[in-house]
Amino acid sequence: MHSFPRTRPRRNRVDGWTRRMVAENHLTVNDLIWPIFAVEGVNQRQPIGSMPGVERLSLDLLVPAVAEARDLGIPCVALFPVLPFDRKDPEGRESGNPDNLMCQAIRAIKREVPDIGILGDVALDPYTSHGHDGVVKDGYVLNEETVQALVLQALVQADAGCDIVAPSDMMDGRIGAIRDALEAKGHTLTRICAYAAKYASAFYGPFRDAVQTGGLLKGDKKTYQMDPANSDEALREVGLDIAEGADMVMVKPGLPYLDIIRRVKEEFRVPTFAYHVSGEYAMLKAASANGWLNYEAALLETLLGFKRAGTDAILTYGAVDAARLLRAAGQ
Ligand SMILES: NCc1[nH]cc(CCC(=O)O)c1CC(=O)O
Ligand SMILES: [Mg+2]
Repeated sequence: MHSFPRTRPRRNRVDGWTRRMVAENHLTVNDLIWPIFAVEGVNQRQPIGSMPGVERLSLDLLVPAVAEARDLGIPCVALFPVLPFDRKDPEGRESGNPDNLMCQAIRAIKREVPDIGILGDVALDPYTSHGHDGVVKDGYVLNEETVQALVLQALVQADAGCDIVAPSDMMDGRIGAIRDALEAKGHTLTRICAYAAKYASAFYGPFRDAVQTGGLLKGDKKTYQMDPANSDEALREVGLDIAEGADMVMVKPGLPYLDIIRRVKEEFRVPTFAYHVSGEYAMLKAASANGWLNYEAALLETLLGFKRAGTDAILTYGAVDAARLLRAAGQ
C-alpha cells in the first residue's frame, strides 16, 4: 500500500510570499560596515589589483563616497590609512600624530557627513617600516611597548572625533589600557570594538596590497594573531576583552570562522561583528570575473550566512553593493 508524506517541508517553499513569511534570518542595510582606504593627496583614486571594485581614495573623493554610503543607509564606515613609505618607521610613530591622515579623514567625515559612524582601525602595521602590528625587538613584537603606542593612537583618533576605536593588533591587555586612557581624557562614550578573535590568516593578502605592507612584512604574525586550529581560545580572548571594557567584539576572518561567531554569540550575548576580509571578497570577485559564479547572489548569500551564524554587523568590501541590492529588492 502506497503511503504519502503528511509533512512536506516543500509546502512552505512553494511561493515567494510564503518563503518571505517563514524566513528565519534577514539581512538589512543596518548590518553593514564599509571598510575604506584613505591616501594622501588630491584627486587620488587608486584601484587595488587584488580587490576589483575597491579603490584607495584621497579625502576629497573619500568624503563624497562616505556621503553616498550614508544616503544608502549604511550605519558605519571602517577607516584604514595608506601611508607613503617615507612616513613609516620601525616604531610606527606617525600613528600618534594628531594630524595624521587618519585623523584628517575622521575630522573631514565628521564635518561633512556627521550622521554616519566611524570605526577607526587601531594598529601599527600601516605605519611601521616592517609591516608588523607592533614594535619589534629581536624578531618578537613587544607587548607593552606596542600597547603604549596603541593607547596614543586611539586617543588621537578619539580626539579627532572617531566614534568607535577598533584595535586590530591582538596585543594582550590593550583593551583595558585604551579604555582607561579614554575615560581619563573624558572620552566616556567612545566605543571600543575589539578585534577579539583575530586569526593568523592567509586571507589578508589583498588587504596588505591595499595598505602596501605585504612587501615589507618579514615572517608572519603567528606570535600575536590566533592559530586557526583553536576555538576555545577564541572564547578566552573574547572574555578578556569584554572584561577589559570592549563594547563590541569581532571575529576575523569571516566565512572560515562561522563556528567561532556562533560560539562567541551563544556564550557572551554581546554585539558580535564579523570581518568578511579582503581575501574572501577577492575570491568572489575572481570567480565572478571568470563567469564561475554570480557576484551579487553569492555576496548576499554570504552575508546572510553571517546573520544566521549570529553576527550583528559585518565589515565587508561589498557593503555598498549589498546596500544597493537590498534597496533594489525593496528591503
Ligand atoms: N592590523 C592589521 C589588519 N587590519 C585589518 C586587516 C585585514 C583586513 C582584510 O584582509 O580585509 C589586517 C591585516 C593583517 O592583520 O595583516
Ligand atoms: Mg586578546
